[in-house]
Parts: sequence; C-alpha cells; structure tokens
Amino acid sequence: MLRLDKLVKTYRTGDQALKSVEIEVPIGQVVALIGPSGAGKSTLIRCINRLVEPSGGKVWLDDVELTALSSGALRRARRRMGMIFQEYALVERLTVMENVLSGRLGYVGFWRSLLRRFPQKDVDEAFRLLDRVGLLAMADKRADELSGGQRQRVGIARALIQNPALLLVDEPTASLDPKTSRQIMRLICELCAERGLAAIINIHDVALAQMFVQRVIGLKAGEIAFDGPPDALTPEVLTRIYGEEDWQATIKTDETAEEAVA
Ligand SMILES: Nc1ncnc2c1ncn2[C@@H]1O[C@H](COP(=O)(O)OP(=O)(O)OP(=O)(O)O)[C@@H](O)[C@H]1O
Repeated sequence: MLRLDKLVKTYRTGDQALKSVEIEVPIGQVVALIGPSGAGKSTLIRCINRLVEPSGGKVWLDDVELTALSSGALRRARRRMGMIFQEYALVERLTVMENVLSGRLGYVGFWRSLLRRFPQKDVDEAFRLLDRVGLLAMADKRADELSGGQRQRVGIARALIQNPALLLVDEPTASLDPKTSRQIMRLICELCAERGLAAIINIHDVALAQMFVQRVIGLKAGEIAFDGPPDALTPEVLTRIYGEEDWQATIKTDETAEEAVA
C-alpha cells in the first residue's frame, strides 16, 4: 500500500506544485494520473521516490515512511519502486540484456556490477522478463538499434527485474505512435495484474488511460480535482480538470473500448 499524507512541494522559485495531496493506492491497483501541463503530475511521481524532495507531508510504502529515510536507507527502499520513463533512459551503447540487468544495480555490489558479473539467477530472470515483454530474440542487440516501442519494453523489463512493489511510470507513451502506445499500456497493466504490483502512471492521453486502468486521479494546480473510475470521467469532470474544451473527441467511445479489448 502506498500512502501520500498531506504531500506538499514548493519549488525554490515559489511554484506550489503540490498542495497537501492525499492519496492511498492499495496493492495491485493501477492508477492513471491525468491533468493539464504544470498540474504537478511529474512532481508527484518524483516526490514518491524522492527524486524531488517534498517540502512537507509524508510518503509511506507499506510500513516504511519514505520521507523519513536517510540516504542509505532511501537507496535500499528505492529498490522497491521501479521507474519507467518517457525517454526510456537506456544506456545506448549497451545491449538489451545489459540494460535489463542494470535494474539489479541496487542489489549487486559496485565492483561486481562494474565488471558486469551478475549472478546467474539475475541473468535467468532477465531472460524470462525479455521473453515476457517479447524481446528474447533481441537480447544481444544494442539499445540504439531498437524502435521506440522496443526501447520501452526494455525499460519495463529493467524496472521489473528490481522486483518492485510499486511502479512509477512517467509518460510511458508520449514518444510512441497510437498503436504502440496501446500495446505498451496493455503490457504494463497486464504485468501489474500478474505480479500484484501497484502503479501510478502519469499520462496525457485520457482515452488511453480510460481503456486500461481501474482508477483515474485528475490533478489541477497541485490539487486533486477528480478521483474515481474511468467511466466517471464525464465532459463536466474533464472541464473541471482541464478547463473548457470539446470533450466528445477525447473521451473513450464504445468503439475504441472494443478495440482495446481486441
Ligand atoms: N525544477 C523546478 N523548479 C521550479 N519549478 C518547477 C520545477 N519543476 C516543476 N516546476 C513547476 O511545478 C509545477 C508542476 O510541474 P510538473 O512538471 O510537476 O507538472 P506536470 O503536470 O508534470 O506537467 P507536464 O504534463 O507538462 O509534464 C509547474 O508550475 C512547474 O513550472
């Protein structure tokens, strides 16, 4: 269970990115975080693993208060939080396999990782994960030889080999075409279901979020403007989150929902 308790972030510039945000995410739940540019979505995701240091409030992952941890303990706690990024954050000159194994760096000692001597069980698990994300045949390819969708699959495998309890996912489909975006969202949500993983997915595409997640949280100017099931995202709710717009083109139709299931 992830719990954000009155989470506040005020940047040094005075920007109040988060204003006392309260969220609980139970084990196994996938949440889409939507909201206009500047609403605080990236800040919220980054405050959870303290890539951005919160200004106030608490973050709990199960019985550990992440906001109270010293740097060593935080490094260990971060193993339990896998992160998936918009721009993949792969090491371009390394192979797919090496990139996946780099997800074990928080566990393997420094020298061992420098010499890339990972335990056999980690290598076996990397092969299993590559198979699951559909990239087994590409294990020895360099990351810079992959398409965007393939890179994101490597990013997903790298996050999962950490054996996390929570996935923090920042705009996973922003650089991908619509079909690949659906495949990646489907893959992330299926893997969360298979492993009982909770996830928070920061996503701009409202229709895509509606197709795959059980719960949507809408942020507006650092505050929660909506928290509910995807079907409750009516034009009125979207106007509350984003302002006036013609929402019929954005909201999931029955047709697109059927495609998503196919
Ligand atoms: N490093 C920073 N220093 C100062 N202000 C920042 C910093 N990062 C973000 N902000 C401000 O905090 C607010 C929230 O930004 P954030 O990037 O979290 O929003 P977002 O919802 O993720 O936006 P987008 O969808 O465009 O990525 C904005 O007003 C932004 O200008």
